[in-house]
Amino acid sequence: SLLSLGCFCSEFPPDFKFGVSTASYQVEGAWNESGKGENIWDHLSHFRNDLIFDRSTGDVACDSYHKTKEDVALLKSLGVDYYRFSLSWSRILPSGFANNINDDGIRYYNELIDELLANGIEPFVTLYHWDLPQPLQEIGGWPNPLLADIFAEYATIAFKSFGAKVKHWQTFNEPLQVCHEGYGIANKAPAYTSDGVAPYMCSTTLLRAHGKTYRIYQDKYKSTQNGLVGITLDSSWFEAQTQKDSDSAKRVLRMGLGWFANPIFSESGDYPQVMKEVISKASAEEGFSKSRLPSFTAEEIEMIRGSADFLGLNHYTTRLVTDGAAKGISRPSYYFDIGAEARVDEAWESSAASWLKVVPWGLRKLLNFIKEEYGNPDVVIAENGYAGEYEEFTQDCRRIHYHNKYLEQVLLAITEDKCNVKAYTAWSFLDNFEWLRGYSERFGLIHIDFENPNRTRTPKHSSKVFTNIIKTRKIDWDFAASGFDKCEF
Ligand SMILES: O=S(=O)(O)CCCN1CCN(CCO[C@@H]2O[C@H](CO)[C@@H](O)[C@H](O)[C@H]2O)CC1
Repeated sequence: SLLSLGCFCSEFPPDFKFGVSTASYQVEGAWNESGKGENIWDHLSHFRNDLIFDRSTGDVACDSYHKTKEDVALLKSLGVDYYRFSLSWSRILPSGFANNINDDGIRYYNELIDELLANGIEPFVTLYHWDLPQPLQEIGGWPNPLLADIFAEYATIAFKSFGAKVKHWQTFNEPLQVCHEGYGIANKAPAYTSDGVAPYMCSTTLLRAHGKTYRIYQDKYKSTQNGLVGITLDSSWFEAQTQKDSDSAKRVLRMGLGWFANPIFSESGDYPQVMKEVISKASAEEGFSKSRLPSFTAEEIEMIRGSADFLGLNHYTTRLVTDGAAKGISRPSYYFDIGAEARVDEAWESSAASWLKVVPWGLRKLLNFIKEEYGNPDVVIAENGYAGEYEEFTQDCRRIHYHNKYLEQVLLAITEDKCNVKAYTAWSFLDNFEWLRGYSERFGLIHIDFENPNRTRTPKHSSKVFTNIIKTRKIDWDFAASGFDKCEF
């Protein structure tokens, strides 16, 4: 434990916050209730249901739309400081456009926010967690530059409707997943396969949308609402397999996390230099008349540079990197552009999610990379969690072990390395719809019975340990303090 590492810093700082997180499409259900419009995950789960592992949908999910009081009571009993959730754009603006506001959407989120505040829990709101209104996809989706202004109008309605009560905003959740997996490799809605081309158009629109939104908040709402606006980026840690792979590992980080972090958090702004160079070169080799990576104007670079008050970080796992794109990889493609291979160490502990290996030390490395690369910005760990299967329902020991070990790395990064980490959010509050994996992979501290129309909530052991950590502000290594016997696994 920490003591063995000679670190007597076993307590989290007094102002460090703890929370749990969900996302609208993954928990709300009520997919077509009270005026809500169709979004790209409704569309994919209905018309491309073959892409979903267990042929499920988010039509009902955890039915959270109908369970505000019950869920906030559970959050209260968890003892969290804040609850990170996302707004369903299509519940508020059914067509995506700001000319038609669905009052029920405003009502639903006001009730949730009011209930949270009445229970002393801060709302931590994500404007976009992957659920684009379908009509906007039908005009091209994020590769369409016009979506930058359309998103900014949606964000403005959210600031007007909830900004008196919501003081922590994130514009986007995981833009890399939105663009690369959504438009490049069909691993997320809208499941396009325009690899190496559409994802870069998507990122350019999305970064413009983010920058515009941040500036609107600063110009029109900051003085009266005084909230913070950030963005949540996902990144694994990428460790060089050998010394000769270290340049490659850096490049993977700069073309992954840096793809979105560099334009916002770096001194110079704009896409990372290495990203512009490799894509320009590859595009010329492929016969394109110009680079597949669109460029920002000087004004856009300035608008986007510095456009966040904190960096939200979603981190789950680590990869080992070797130089050179995988043999036979097709091009144009993002992975070809990156020019490196990422693999796991077979010795790493697994989880119910094939991609999620338990590698706690990667988080401390990533937090230090962010500190060095972007000048030690305020970081909120917006997601970190472990995927289990049904049988872990009672003794979810592996989840407790995962959170303890990752929290240990957060503590070391703060106390030993002086990284500005301000909060830690467990993914997830509830078992929920895990995208193309349906309900087969469970991340919740609270178990959901998806076979029961009531979607019964049952706290797992991990929820009791998490509550204990929040209360004592120490990692609960032997869980004994949580009132139940030690987990063995
Ligand atoms: O580094 S590599 O490229 O070699 C392997 C990458 C593995 N990714 C990491 C990010 N993850 C998205 C996480 O996605 C987040 O995490 C939760 C659990 O999945 C989701 O339910 C949330 O909605 C989402 O915000 C998808 C898998």
